Amino acid sequence: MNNKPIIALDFPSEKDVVQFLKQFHEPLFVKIGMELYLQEGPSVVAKVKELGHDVFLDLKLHDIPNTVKSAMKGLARLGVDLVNVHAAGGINMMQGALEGLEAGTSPGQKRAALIAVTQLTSTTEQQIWDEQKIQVPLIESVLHYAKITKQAGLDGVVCSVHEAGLIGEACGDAFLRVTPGIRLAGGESHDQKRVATPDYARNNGSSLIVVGRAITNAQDPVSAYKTVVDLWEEK
Ligand SMILES: O=c1ccn([C@@H]2O[C@H](COP(=O)(O)O)[C@@H](O)[C@H]2O)c(=O)[nH]1
Repeated sequence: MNNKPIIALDFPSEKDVVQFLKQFHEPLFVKIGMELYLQEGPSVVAKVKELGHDVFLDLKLHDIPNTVKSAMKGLARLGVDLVNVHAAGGINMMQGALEGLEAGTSPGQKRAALIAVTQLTSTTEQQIWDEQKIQVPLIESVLHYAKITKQAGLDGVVCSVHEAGLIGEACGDAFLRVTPGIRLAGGESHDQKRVATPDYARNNGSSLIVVGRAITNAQDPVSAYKTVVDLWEEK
């Protein structure tokens, strides 16, 4: 797994993905999420891997432990680099996910890194109070989810840039902080609430950044990607 910015391939079909990826002439780190996977299924993962790219399969599993364990066993066979669950599923569910992933990984194959979503980057503090009835500051909820994720033995979390530094201090630098909600300065936030720029992410504890629409909706996606890489690498 490399540490390039992860491009979110939020497209409706494999055809759109292949057309998008044709513009790039280097191996990338890309994310396949629900929109694409639920339309195209596992074959789109194989296609993107065949084109030479690292893959984060972002399906955010959240179910009873036994179901998540079995699902992860199946996903392990796809040979992706990074997968995830929701930390709200609990410690037993996360341990089940890890067991499934280990059981489904062939001998000699590297196990995918497993991370858990804390609070979605589209969520605000007001929302966790009103809708989830979590009566603590959002940072505390995110930190708590990070700590139980570590306790379950997972490799890291999905969080916003604004919590990444504190999670690094609490859970150690090797514990991954994968941060979506990345925008270029002055860019439209869309439905995201806890956003930051790539250079802010670099300086504030992110291990990996996820960038979708700031690249995929750009007039020149290759040039937008290059800008993100330059800011992320602090050139
Ligand atoms: O908390 C989360 C977890 C996952 N995502 C995913 O990342 C991308 C972000 O796309 P943008 O276009 O850059 O907003 C998207 O695929 C989400 O499903 C997230 O945003 N926040």
